[in-house]
Amino acid sequence: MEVRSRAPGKVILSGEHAVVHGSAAVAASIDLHTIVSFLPAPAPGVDDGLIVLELEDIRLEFSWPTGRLKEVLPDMGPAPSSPQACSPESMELISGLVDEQNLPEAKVGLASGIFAFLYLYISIQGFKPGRVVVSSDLPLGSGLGSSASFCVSLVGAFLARSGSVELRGQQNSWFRFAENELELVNKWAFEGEKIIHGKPSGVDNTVSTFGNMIMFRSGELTHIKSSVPLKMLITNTKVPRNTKALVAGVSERASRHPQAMASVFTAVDSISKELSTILQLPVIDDLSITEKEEKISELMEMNQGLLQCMGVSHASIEAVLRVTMKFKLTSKLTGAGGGGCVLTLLPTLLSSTVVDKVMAELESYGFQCFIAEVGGRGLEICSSDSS
Ligand SMILES: Nc1ncnc2c1ncn2[C@@H]1O[C@H](COP(=O)(O)OP(=O)(O)O)[C@@H](O)[C@H]1O
Ligand SMILES: C[C@@](O)(CCOP(=O)(O)O)CC(=O)O
Ligand SMILES: [Mg+2]
Repeated sequence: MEVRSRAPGKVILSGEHAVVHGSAAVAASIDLHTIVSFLPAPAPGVDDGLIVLELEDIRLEFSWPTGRLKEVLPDMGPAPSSPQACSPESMELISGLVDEQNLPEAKVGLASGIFAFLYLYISIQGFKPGRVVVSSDLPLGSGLGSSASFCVSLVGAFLARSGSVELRGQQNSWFRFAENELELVNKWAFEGEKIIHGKPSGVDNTVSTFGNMIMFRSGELTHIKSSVPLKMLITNTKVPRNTKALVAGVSERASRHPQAMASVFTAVDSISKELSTILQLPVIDDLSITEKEEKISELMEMNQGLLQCMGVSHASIEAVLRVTMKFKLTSKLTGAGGGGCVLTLLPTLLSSTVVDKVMAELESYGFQCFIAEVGGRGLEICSSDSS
């Protein structure tokens, strides 16, 4: 039986980085996913005794003989119901197993993802052979939460096969796990994010697991129901960056200037709380929608200013801000910053001609623009007998 899973990426409307330091953040899922297909019982003679990871869009394949994994990692084994952090000893050993794969120079960024894959696979499935095929609609390392959606999707597929969660959906149709099962997925995915990010807040894996829109603060999640559908333009500056390094940079700045940075984080906390309140205010007519969008824009602008204070903006992000400002639109970076993606609120009454003009100007800089559906479903699973 083949198990497939898909988990969405996300945008952060307010609170990135500050959320790592205990402030609230508001985040929503987007309709771009990491898709995992898990085939645990290979045909005899094919992949016999191997754990295989195929990264379909990147056209790379990695494999490990299960015998060798058992030999190198004798203390690890399946414990699907007990999410736990990778021990320092296993860290070193898994790191050696990833190094042996001799990643091409241009793809070394994938090492942490492959590491997380091995840790999650063995922790949930043990040393059973299997083939895992991953594809993604999300640009990797651009602030749209590809790392979290990768971990959530892998964990969903592994748990679905482990017997610790129920495969209750009909064959060939997508279904959602029960709430307590999603909590288990989220805990494991957080352990994967720790491997990729170093010190994640947990907001990305939480919104990818549960979907919709959430406010997140110190591990606590509150579901938000926005009273208006938000239309967001996402501009990918295509400037590569790495979340782990950016998060570490903000922490270093915070240790150099503890009081000033504490005030910045407190200000972000207030912005996220106010944003959450405004998003949920009932709307009566077009005027109240416009007022609401103006307030959201202002809060996004304030958050962007504070992200500049944290040192995570970038010339490419500033270039996007300048273009959208010419059209009286507000933007902020989303995710870790340092390049990556920028979010622009598109007010309901904005004409499509203006949207086309903004996109054309941004694309003339070599940026890539798309409009995202915000606040869709979280992790979903599908099983089939066909393969
Ligand atoms: N589909 C995928 N296949 C393999 N690794 C992935 C995949 N998606 C994400 N990753 C891992 O996550 C890293 C990007 O995570 P990160 O720097 O947090 O950026 P973001 O989460 O914003 O995309 C990649 O370099 C890789 O290690
Ligand atoms: C910067 C941060 O707030 C969000 C990072 O998101 P992304 O990996 O850039 O998509 C880190 C975190 O919350 O774990
Ligand atoms: Mg990430």
